[in-house]
Amino acid sequence: MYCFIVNKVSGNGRALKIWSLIEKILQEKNIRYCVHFTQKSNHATQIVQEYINNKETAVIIAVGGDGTVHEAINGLSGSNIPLGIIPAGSGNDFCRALGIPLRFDKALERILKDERKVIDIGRINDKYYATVVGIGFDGQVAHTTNISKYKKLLNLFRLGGISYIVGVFKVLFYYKPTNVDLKVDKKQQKIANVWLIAVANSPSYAGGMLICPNAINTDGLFDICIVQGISRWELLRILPTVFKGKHTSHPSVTILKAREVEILSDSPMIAHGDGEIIGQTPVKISVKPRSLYVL
Ligand SMILES: Nc1ncnc2c1ncn2[C@@H]1O[C@H](COP(=O)(O)OP(=O)(O)OP(=O)(O)O)[C@@H](O)[C@H]1O
Repeated sequence: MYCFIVNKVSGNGRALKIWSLIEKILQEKNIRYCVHFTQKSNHATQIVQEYINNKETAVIIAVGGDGTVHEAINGLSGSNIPLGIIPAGSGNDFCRALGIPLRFDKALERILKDERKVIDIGRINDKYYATVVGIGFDGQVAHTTNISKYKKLLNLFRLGGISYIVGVFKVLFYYKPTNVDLKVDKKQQKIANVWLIAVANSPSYAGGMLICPNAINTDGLFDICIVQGISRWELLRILPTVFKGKHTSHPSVTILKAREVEILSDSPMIAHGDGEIIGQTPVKISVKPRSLYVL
């Protein structure tokens, strides 16, 4: 049975509209399905845990954005039930990484083909994530954007991706970089004036910003992007280059590859995973190779 989780608030209500169209297709095709609607934050994790204990569940499908996928994979850990996604959020970066069509009918077609593959996921403290963990400036942007009114407004016009760019501009003017103790695969280093550290399982976040353009979610490794020792104005200047992943050649940007990362900082740095706030430094991050089945 195809078991759906629909996040009513994803894309400011777009997921709910998409669900009504999906349901019609399922009924026309005589496909057995069940559906649960999320009622609150973290509810998708609980729904997935109930689904995986039901013998009839063959596939779990999240209808929503990266936040819904994030909650779903936190319920799925250790299970070999595959996850399908119908993108209906603001950013949909997990779908971009997997090549899942952004059109709901095409995404459903792909799920029904049942061609599963297995990918790596990341773990940050006690949570799993699928795309990117962003710490520092990024975490602050995610926090500011998620609580903003303009995200809701822009979603109405299907411009949800732009809400993160608005967040970037807001945070850029007050954010203060901090000194960091970084341990990458057991190698310890001190880094001064760190703006952000992104630990990526897949290339993009915030609706297509290619923070680690060469990250691959099947290689058993993270790509790590560190931005440090740069002025506010220079950071503003290189920001547009992130959309094409061209920032990586800037002297203040370092790209590393690793399996494990530990971050301590002089001032607390907010961490997001898949755009959801996870907490703040100190954090411990590790890759979990071949841990999630996706369609
Ligand atoms: N019924 C609900 N009421 C309020 N919040 C909810 C409800 N159900 C789920 N949520 C929360 O909605 C948030 C946003 O979901 P999601 O990320 O899927 O959409 P989005 O923000 O539009 O997309 P994206 O992450 O791709 O930008 C998640 O943090 C989730 O916990």
